[in-house]
Amino acid sequence: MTTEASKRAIHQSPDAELDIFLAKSTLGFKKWSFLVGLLSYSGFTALDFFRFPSELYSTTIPARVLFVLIPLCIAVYVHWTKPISSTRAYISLNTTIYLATGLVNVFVYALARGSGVSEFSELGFVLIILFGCLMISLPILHATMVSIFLIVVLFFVTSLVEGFVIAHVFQISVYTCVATLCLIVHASFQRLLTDNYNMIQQFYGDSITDRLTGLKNNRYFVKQTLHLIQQGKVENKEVSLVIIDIDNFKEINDKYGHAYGDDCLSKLGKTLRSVCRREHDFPCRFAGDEFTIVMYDASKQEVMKVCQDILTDIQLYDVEVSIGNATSKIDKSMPAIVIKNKLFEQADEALYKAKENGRNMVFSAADLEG
Ligand SMILES: Nc1nc2c(ncn2[C@@H]2O[C@H](COP(=O)(O)OP(=O)(O)OP(=O)(O)O)[C@@H](O)[C@H]2O)c(=O)[nH]1
Repeated sequence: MTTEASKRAIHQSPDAELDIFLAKSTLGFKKWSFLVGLLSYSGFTALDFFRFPSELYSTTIPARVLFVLIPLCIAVYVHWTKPISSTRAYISLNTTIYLATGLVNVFVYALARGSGVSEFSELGFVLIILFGCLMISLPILHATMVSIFLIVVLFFVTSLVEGFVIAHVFQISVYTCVATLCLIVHASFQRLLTDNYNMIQQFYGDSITDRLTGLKNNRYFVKQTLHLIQQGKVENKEVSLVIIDIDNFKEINDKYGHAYGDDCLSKLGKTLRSVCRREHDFPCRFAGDEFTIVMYDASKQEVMKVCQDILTDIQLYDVEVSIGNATSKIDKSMPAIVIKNKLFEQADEALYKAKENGRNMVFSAADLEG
């Protein structure tokens, strides 16, 4: 994995899981609509054998296969076997299919009418517009632009082949009405999905955030630490854990009151946020007056610098803390959860030593071993 890609992977997860969840929740609809589209268009293509003479279907069938059936096969394959990758790739594929299907239909129409074949069903174009406009994986703007483009092209081609008659204006108006109705349904559906997405995001954000300090909570800490350890195993990088605990916090609460205690916790949260300057270091409020910082691929000096900065900065608020830290040994055979528990145990032991030795200081698990 490249550095950029790994940075993105670290940064995205676990929040990226939400996007995947939402993509998955509409996947069933997309999978089946493309499969039904493929099967019905295959039948539609086969009909050319019966309604067109051979010199015509020898052109229309290859055009339908090349520009519609093959892209539809790709869409079915992608949606059934490799559902979650790049949203942009999906949009390009789906837009291409809608555009190609519409243009091939206009081409076949022009060919049939130009050759004097009158048996051309207008329903085909209506169905294509319906399908394209209702394709919920297509952004509304793409769906609208392609619909307008196809209707305009059809209007010009029809007028070119048959001359301009008022019946064409009526025909185009019908297509426009169908497209407008479908686009309204499409827009409402997308609005609903977006509202749901925002609501889920808000609930998810609340569930991983500590309300008092605004830092991430214990739940996020566990999830993200496991993710970083897993990433570290792949990239041979170490993960460090810093545990910070306010000294004699019970006394502070008892002496100055709970509100004052809350204020100390908020200030510590602020301090931790300000000392985490590297992109992937993240502070959490673990529980009560205990906080953590997880650092990815940090040197011993970088970890110690963060610890020292906390000791210095927090004194500005008349609060003292004790700190323990530890760094994971890279062991690819060990499950991430075991590494995480061990890391926590070691950092906690170092914290205990700091408390035992008089508080307001930092201890490293590595120093205890030595
Ligand atoms: N104000 C306030 N106090 C809290 C909160 N959560 C936990 N506490 C208090 O934090 C205190 C934690 O104290 P302890 O961890 O037992 O010990 P300590 O007094 O900090 O002593 P050492 O850790 O040994 O230095 C308890 O009195 C809890 O009631 C909170 O959200 N707000």
